[in-house]
Amino acid sequence: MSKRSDPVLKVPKLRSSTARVLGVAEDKLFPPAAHSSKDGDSGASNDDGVKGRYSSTACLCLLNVGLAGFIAIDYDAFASIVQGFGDSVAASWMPHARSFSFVLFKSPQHALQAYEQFHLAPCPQLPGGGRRLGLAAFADPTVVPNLPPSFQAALGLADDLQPLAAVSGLTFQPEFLSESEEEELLSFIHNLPDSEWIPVHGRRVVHFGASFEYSSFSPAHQATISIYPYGRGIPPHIDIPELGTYIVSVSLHSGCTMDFRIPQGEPVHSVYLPPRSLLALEGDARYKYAHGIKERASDEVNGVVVMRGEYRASIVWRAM
Ligand SMILES: O=C(O)CCC(=O)C(=O)O
Ligand SMILES: [Fe+2]
Repeated sequence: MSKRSDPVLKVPKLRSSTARVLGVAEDKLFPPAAHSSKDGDSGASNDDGVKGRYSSTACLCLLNVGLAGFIAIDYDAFASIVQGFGDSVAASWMPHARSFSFVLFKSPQHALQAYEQFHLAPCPQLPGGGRRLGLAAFADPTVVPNLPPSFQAALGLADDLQPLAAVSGLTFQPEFLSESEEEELLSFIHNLPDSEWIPVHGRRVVHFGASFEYSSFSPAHQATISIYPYGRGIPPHIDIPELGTYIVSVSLHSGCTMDFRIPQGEPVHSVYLPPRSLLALEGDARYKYAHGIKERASDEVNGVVVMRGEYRASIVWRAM
């Protein structure tokens, strides 16, 4: 076959059961190609056949990689498969009790490259030995109900992520940082000398003293940079009162759920913090509620499982 010049995925059709499980009309998953195929596909389809060419998509479905089913795997194995796709991955998602999962790439070209490299390639993380990965294009992740926030953020749809009205004094803003600002901060963080880092219960931190100032946050006089390796968190705590009235933080590289709870009180209020989001605490959120991040491989958000990334970094500013 001659080399294709246009980056369009030609993909096997997902089983109709997958569309049913997702609660999505099949034709939504597979919009017909804008142009006809010259590769001999008729455009006719059956459940396992190839149906012409589809619009390019940045999202691949991992057809045989899921938490359920006869070759079910766990989150760690999923994370390792996703890591194998490299840094062209924008978000990944392993829904609860399903035998498939999704990876959203930074562009349709990245998805195509991953498809060509990994579809039907042996996948050592799958149990039984010698199994191959089954991939398919997933035309439009925006049609999935309860799309995980990491996907929403990656797709630029995060506007309707709600701040926690229940916790007074809590302000949350998704996509506060641009991707290039996030990159700049991460390269600053990764260039800090090893000697600056202090290990603290599974994470590591660098403190900047009262003289530290950052142009956008002039009232803040103290900052802490933390790196949480995959799955790590921080126990519930209220920052000491001496650290001032406001606490402002940003999340970098990966998201996590932060829980807020009035000590001894119920209930727990959780907010998912996607990468590049901003969180500001004052009033009750600052002084009455303890905040913490559970140690776990994934977070459940709106009923779906969102994997944690390889690490999460945060910067917390506090005025003294
Ligand atoms: O990593 C975070 O977002 C929160 C860290 C935190 O609560 C703290 O350093 O006091
Ligand atoms: Fe804190």
